[in-house]
Amino acid sequence: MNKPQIPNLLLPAPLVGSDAGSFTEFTVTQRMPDIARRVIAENKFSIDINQSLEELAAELPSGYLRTLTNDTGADFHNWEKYLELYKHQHWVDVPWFFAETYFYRLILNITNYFQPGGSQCIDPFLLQKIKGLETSINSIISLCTPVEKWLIQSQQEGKPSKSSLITLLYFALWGNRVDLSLWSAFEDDRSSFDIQIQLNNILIDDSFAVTKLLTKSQNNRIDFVIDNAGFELTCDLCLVDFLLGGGFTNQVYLHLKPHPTFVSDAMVKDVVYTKDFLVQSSHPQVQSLGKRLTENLASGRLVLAEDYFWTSPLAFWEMPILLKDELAKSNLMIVKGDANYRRLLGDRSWDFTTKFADIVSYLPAPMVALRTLKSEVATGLTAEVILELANTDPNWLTNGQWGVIQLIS
Ligand SMILES: O=P(O)(O)OC[C@@]1(O)O[C@H](CO)[C@@H](O)[C@@H]1O
Repeated sequence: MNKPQIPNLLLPAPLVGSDAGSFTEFTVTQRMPDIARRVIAENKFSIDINQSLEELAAELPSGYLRTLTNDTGADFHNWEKYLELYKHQHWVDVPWFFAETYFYRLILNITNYFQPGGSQCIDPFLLQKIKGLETSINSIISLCTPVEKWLIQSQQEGKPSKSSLITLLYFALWGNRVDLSLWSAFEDDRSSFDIQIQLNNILIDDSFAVTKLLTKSQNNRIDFVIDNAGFELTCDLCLVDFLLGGGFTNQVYLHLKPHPTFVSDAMVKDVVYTKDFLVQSSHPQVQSLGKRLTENLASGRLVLAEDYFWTSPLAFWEMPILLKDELAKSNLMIVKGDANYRRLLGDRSWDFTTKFADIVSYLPAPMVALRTLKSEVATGLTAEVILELANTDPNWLTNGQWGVIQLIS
């Protein structure tokens, strides 16, 4: 593992589930057991598998991390190394991000995801991902309609439209509110929102600086670290479509998960499924988006990549050198979502006024984070804003109602 390039800052403690009364504790002791039980309810695994999933759910609040049997997964030996630090510890005592990432990897171990047999390569969260896409069709239509208009406008004017790009950045940001690890697609449709109203809920908005970065020079490549499948992925694909068609860049790489994790995190197969869903739509603008994505994939302007780093428990500053060298070719990294934001910070309890750039100084390219707050980490805020938020919305850190667009150029 290459030496992490962390700035000369004292690293605060990682978030842990034993933090009484925290959202982290609630996640490890209640949400994660519920997610394991939802896997049982939403799949047709064998009695033995369901029993083991139930045992996993039951052990989380007060039990110890179980070992990982060799399920022939490509990341098995890496996980043996990661586990060295934490084996025989309680789930609530290990760093939260490690606990969550390992929890999802254990679900695949239990369901024999990597092994030949009846449940090989079965995505335990597929039903949620499909439902999340289908229930947001009206929001997808209302987004695809203007995208085509903005594309035609940009092409007619011969210059990329910054205002349209900013609007699509906002859609990509708020698409992150729809996170199936928090809200089941069966409960409510969180994809419908009014962009103008949501403007007040953006705590840090570097969107204009992002458009300046993208229009100041001809860009060859943008690297998009994708988060959730479903409506969020559709918002991201609209942004990708506009970045490519609107003349902001020649190529976009989507960095995707190599196996199911965090319930709704997107894999290559989920991008292909979404593209096909759009192509098969009866709505003309939705269908056109699907066709443009198909053309961009065929031409190599849109590339789908996966790497086991994205499903590892490592902080972003522990990124393998090969991946780091690959990302160094990028003009801009777009990092989506709350879990990736947590990884940028090592999922540690930094003071919320710490400058984002003072922590995230190790990436090989300019980076913009698009994140709705769903966990108790934050940076770059003023003491006044923090006080006002605490007074107006006590759950501002975790309810997904607030967002940031934070650029490190
Ligand atoms: O990366 P996303 O999908 O935006 O959010 C994922 C996540 O932050 O949401 C949950 C609630 O905080 C956490 O358990 C998990 O880490």
